Formats: sequence, C-alpha cells, structure tokens
Amino acid sequence: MDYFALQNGELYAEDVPLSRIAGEVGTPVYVYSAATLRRHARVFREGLAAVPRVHCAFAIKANPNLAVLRVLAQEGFGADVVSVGEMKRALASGMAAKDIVFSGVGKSRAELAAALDAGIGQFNLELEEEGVVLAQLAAERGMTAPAVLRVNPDVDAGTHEKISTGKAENKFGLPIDQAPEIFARLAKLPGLNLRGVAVHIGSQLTSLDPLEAAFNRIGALVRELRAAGHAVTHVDLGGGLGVPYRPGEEPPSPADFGAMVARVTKDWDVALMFEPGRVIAANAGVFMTQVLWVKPGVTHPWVIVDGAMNDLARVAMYDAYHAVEAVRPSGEMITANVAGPVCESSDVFAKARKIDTVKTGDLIVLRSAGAYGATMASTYNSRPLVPEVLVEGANYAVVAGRIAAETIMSEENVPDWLK
Ligand SMILES: Cc1ncc(COP(=O)(O)O)c(C=O)c1O
Ligand SMILES: N[C@@H](CCCC[NH3+])C(=O)O
Repeated sequence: MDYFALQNGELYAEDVPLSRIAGEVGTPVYVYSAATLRRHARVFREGLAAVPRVHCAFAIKANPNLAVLRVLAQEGFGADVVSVGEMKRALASGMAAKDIVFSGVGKSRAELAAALDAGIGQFNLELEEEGVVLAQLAAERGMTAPAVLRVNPDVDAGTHEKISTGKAENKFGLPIDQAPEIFARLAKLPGLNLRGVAVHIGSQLTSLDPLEAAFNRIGALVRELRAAGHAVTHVDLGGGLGVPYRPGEEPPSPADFGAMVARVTKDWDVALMFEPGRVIAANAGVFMTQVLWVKPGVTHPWVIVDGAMNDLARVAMYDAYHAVEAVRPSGEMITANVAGPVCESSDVFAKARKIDTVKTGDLIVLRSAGAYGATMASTYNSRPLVPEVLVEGANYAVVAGRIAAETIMSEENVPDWLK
C-alpha cells in the first residue's frame, strides 16, 4: 500500500494533503510517513522470520531525524551508527545502548571512548590498530569491548561506483585473506571480546547474487576461524538492499533477501545482525518543492523549482533517479527538465522527463527521498537548511525546522583582526 497517494485529485501523505503542509511549513520540505516506516520495518523483520537469532539495526546515516528514529525504536530496531553524533541520536530516540553497533572506517579515539562509556552493543573494527586501541581503552575502564572484524570480501556489488564498498580497492574492511591472522592476534587481547565478523558490500543493490557471494565467503571464514579454535557467535551482514526508484523497477524484496539469508546461513549457528537503511526509509519520504518559473529551453522547457541540490544531493552526486510528480496532476503531460536555483550545472533533478504540465506556484514531489535526503543537505549558496515533517494518520508535525543561513551570519564569526 502506498501511503503517498492521490485522494480527490491531490497527493496526500497518509491522511494529510501535501498542499496543507506546503501552506503551513513552506517549501522545499521533506515529508515522511510513519505508517510506511513501520510497515517497512515489519516487512524487513518478517522477511527474516526463518532465521533464528536476528538483530535489526537501522543505518542511521540514511535518516537520522529523531522522530523517524523514535518510530523505528518503537518497532524494535536498534541502530548502526558511524559517529558519536549518530550514537547520541540513537540513544535520544529511545534505542538501548546494547542495540547500537558502531561501524565506520575512521572512528576517532575520543569516539571509541565515548561509545565504550555509553555501553554500546558492538564495535565493527576496520583495522588491527583500531582493535588494539579499543582494547586498551576498554582495559583502562575495566571493561571488555564486544567487537567483530569487518572484512572486505572483494565482491563487486554491481551498484554505482560511489556507493560500492566491498571491492578490494575500496577503503572499507580488511582484506578477507588477512582476517584469520589479524583475528588471532586481536582475540588474545584482554579488553576485547572478539566474537565474530561483519560485511557490507555497498548500497542500492538490485541483485542478490553479489550479496550471496559475499555471505558465502563469510561462511567460509567463519568455518576457518572456528577450525583455528575461535568462538564465533556473531555475524553482521550489513545493509545494502535496493529499493525501486523508477516506475516498474522491482529489486529483490526483503522476503527474497530473507530466503537467501536463511539458505546461506542455515548451519552457521550465530546471532545475525542486519543494518538496513535505504530499504526502510527511502520510500517513506518525499521531497516537496514549488515551481518558481517555467523557463523556455533549447530542447525542453526548464521547470525551475525552489528545492535544489543542496537539499537533495543524490541526483547531482550519483546521477540518481527520483520520480517527479505534480501534487495536483493535470493529466496533461509535457517533456521538461526540472532544476533548482543553485549555481551549478549539476543542480538538475530530471532531464527530458515526461511530467504533468506545471506553472509557477504549483507543487511537485520527488519520490523515494526518505533515505539519504535531508541528512545530506547543506547550506550551499547560503540557502536555509531544509525542514522535515512527519505524518502519522491525520497527525503531522515539523520534526526539523528550516534553519536560516542568517543564524550563522554573526559578527562573532569574524576574527578581531578583520573588524
Ligand atoms: C556499514 C554500513 N552499514 C549499513 C549501511 C546502510 O546501507 P543501505 O542504506 O544501503 O541499507 C551502509 C551504507 O552503505 C554502511 O556503510
Ligand atoms: N548516500 C548514498 C548511499 C551511501 C550509503 C552509505 N554507505 C545514496 O544516497 O545513495
């Protein structure tokens, strides 16, 4: 069921007309549907129903909005965090420290210490030296840090090269062939409870084959580690499941993914962790923007909107596709380019796209913007930081306000010698 659907000729978010939100909050704005978040969380978990011990940790980088996290905490999700900032958000949302896993290729010493002090559930180590430092910090505190080694399985995830993480040349994980010796050395350290391995090969994966190949390599590694006498009780299989962005696209469902996981891991006898981000949040949000001008173009008209690449960076960064829809569709189609006001030629949301005829003042949405949308926004061109609204049924609230560039335009930020 689509919670962003037409009712009486207008697009609604659940029971709230999007035009009402635009009228009250202004544009551009992100709008999230709590019902969709809940449904995605449940569908993901149900997909894994055949797997005995499962922990789901939402990848907070996909959408760190506190209200969104609160919904997922209510659905029993923990968090995959990559900074102390994300850890604090997870805790503030009501997620338990033990349900937080700390990933990331560059955790600082201060961050490792803060996460130990918070008592998080797992550290995913990216290199041997990080394990040594974590062991020392834990020992100083009289603690034992629960940790796994993130390995790089050298598998091509078949996704955009900028969001691929599991090939040997990527910066993530340690080479799988070196994992047994590094594991053996780190396992000896007091202060560390090295209990397993982790893998994450990339994002927006539209085939299960690379995931299955990576998981099979992990299975072989688990057997090798056990043969060497190590207790392996935890395996983190990361995130990465793709979502449909284009009409008609059908990436593998959480049920397909769960069936593959159940088959591949059936004799692993470990607790399995998952770090889904996009599959939970992407289609639970839209980015709404208003048409400023329709400017004649050489081949197609330019629909200039008030949202831009600083609000939604994915198109400029990865040539990503987001479906464009009028909030009040006229039914009369034109082929147009849709672009924002930022002074970059890459600030274009859609090229030669068939869309409803629109005019100045009309509202349009870019769909599938609930993941890696607001979280990647900036104030480039001194544009305000984009606000976010959460809808649940007929309720809605601003859950992150528009932050004006004026707030940082203070004389205090000018050093004395320039005054
Ligand atoms: C370690 C790790 N876990 C989880 C994720 C979430 O990925 P996705 O949003 O594709 O599920 C990412 C992002 O690619 C990641 O780097
Ligand atoms: N930010 C990327 C995904 C990166 C995944 C995080 N490792 C996107 O919008 O598609």
